Amino acid sequence: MSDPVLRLTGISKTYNKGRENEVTVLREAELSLQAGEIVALVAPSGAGKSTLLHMAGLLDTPDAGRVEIGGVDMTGLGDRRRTVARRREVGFVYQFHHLLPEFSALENVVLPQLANGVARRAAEARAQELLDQVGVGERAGHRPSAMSGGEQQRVAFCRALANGPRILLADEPTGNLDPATSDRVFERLVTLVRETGLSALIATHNLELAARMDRVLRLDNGTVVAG
Ligand SMILES: Nc1ncnc2c1ncn2[C@@H]1O[C@H](COP(=O)(O)OP(=O)(O)OP(=O)(O)O)[C@@H](O)[C@H]1O
Repeated sequence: MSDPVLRLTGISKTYNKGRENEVTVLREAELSLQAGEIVALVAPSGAGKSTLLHMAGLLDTPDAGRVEIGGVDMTGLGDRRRTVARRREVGFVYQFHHLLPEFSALENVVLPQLANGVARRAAEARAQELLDQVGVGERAGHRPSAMSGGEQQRVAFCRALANGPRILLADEPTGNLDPATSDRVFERLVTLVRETGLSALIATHNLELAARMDRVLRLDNGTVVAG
C-alpha cells in the first residue's frame, strides 16, 4: 500500500491541564487515510471528533503525537508555515456553511483562491466549474441568504475544494439539513470527492450516511477504533 495521505500517530490532547476542569479528549489516537478514501468518524457528542479534525487539519496542535500530510511531518511547523500548509493541503466543511453573507456564491469560492495567490480570472473560472459540478452553477451570482440550506452547503463544499486540497475534513457536513436534503447533499459531496480524487474524513452522527463511506472509524475513550 502507498503512503497514507494523512497519518496521525500517538495523538493526545488534554484541555485545561492542571485545572479542576481538566479533560483528556484524545489518548494516543492513531488514524490513517489512504489516497481516494472516504472515511466516516462516528462518536457520541463530546467524544472528541472536532478535536481530532482540528489536529488533522492543522488548526490546533496535539500535546503529543505526530501529524503527517502527504508523508510530511507537520508537527513541528511554526504558525506561519502551518497556515500555509493548511491552506494548501486541507479543505474544511462544517455543520453550518459559514459563507460570507455580503459576497455572492461565486465570490465565496474565489476568495480563498486569491488568498492563495491565484489570479482572479483563473479563480473565477475554477469557482464556476466547481459550482456547476455540484449543481448550483446557475446560482453563482446569488448571496447565501438567497439560497436554500442545501445550496449553501454545496457552495461551502466548493469553497473547501477551491485550492485543490489533498484532504477534505468535514464536521457534521449535513447535520443542519432535513433528512431528505441531507441525503441528496451528502451524495453530491461523495460524488465531488470521488471525481476530484481527494481523501475525506467525515465526522457524523448519522450511521446510515457513515455506512455509505469506504470505512467507518469510531472514537472510543480517546482512541480511534474500527467501527
Ligand atoms: N477549547 C476547549 N477548551 C476546553 N475544553 C474543550 C475545548 N474544546 C473541546 N473541549 C471539550 O473536549 C471534549 C470533546 O469536544 P469535541 O468538540 O471535540 O467533541 P465532539 O465529539 O466533536 O462533540 P460534538 O459532536 O458535540 O461536536 C468535550 O468535553 C468538550 O467540552
